[in-house]
Amino acid sequence: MNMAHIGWGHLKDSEGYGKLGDSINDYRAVTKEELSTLESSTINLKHAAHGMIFAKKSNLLWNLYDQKGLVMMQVRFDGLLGFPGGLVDDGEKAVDGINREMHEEIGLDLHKYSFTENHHIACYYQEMKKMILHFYLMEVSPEDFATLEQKTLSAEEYGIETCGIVRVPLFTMGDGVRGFPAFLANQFAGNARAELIHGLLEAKLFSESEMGTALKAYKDYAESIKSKTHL
Ligand SMILES: O=c1[nH]cnc2c1ncn2[C@H]1C[C@H](O)[C@@H](COP(=O)(O)OP(=O)(O)O)O1
Repeated sequence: MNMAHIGWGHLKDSEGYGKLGDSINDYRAVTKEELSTLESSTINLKHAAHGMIFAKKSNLLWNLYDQKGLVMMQVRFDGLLGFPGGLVDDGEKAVDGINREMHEEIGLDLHKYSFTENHHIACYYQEMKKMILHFYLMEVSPEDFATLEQKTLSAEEYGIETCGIVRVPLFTMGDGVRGFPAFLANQFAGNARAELIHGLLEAKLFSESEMGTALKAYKDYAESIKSKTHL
């Protein structure tokens, strides 16, 4: 739809949910019990649902780097990295919202793959925005993962909400930074970086100790590039 005549004003309510300035400390993990309490006490609670699709596949890249699996993220319309998913419509269940968004954004064939409550691994609460972020995790075979990637190009929202699908590099190169730690230094929407870390541990693609090493490398790297510009 050409919305030039409407202008951006009509998006102001939902646009505010994704604006820059989010800090990771703004997101607090909540249990299902806490969620029920919040739902009964907080009016106008908004929900969003995002999902990590992954496959386990051990692959020695260039005969050097152990890439333990495939993880799908996307470059979003706003230039940030995130998982496919989005805002849950009023009256819609989070699980229905994620399936709808997955179909719109990456063309997921819901007859073959659909997210269920069993794929739900976490809820986070952003108090200022009164928003609950639901996070889902789904494993597919490496072959199906590659097919899903191809299908993203013909998804309804490709080129609109989704600017491209990316595979997360899950290895670290010889300098200890390039690869996964450098990937973490990108800008992420909402708490997608924390969700990625959580998803990789939950999927057992990283051990706690491997993640600890990668996070230290990422933090040192992020600190070192803070004052540098590349233009
Ligand atoms: O991948 C994500 N993980 C956690 N939070 C995310 C992620 N992507 C976006 N967000 C945040 C940003 C916004 O506050 C909301 C709604 O996001 P969005 O996906 O942009 O919603 P619509 O597609 O516009 O419905 O979640």
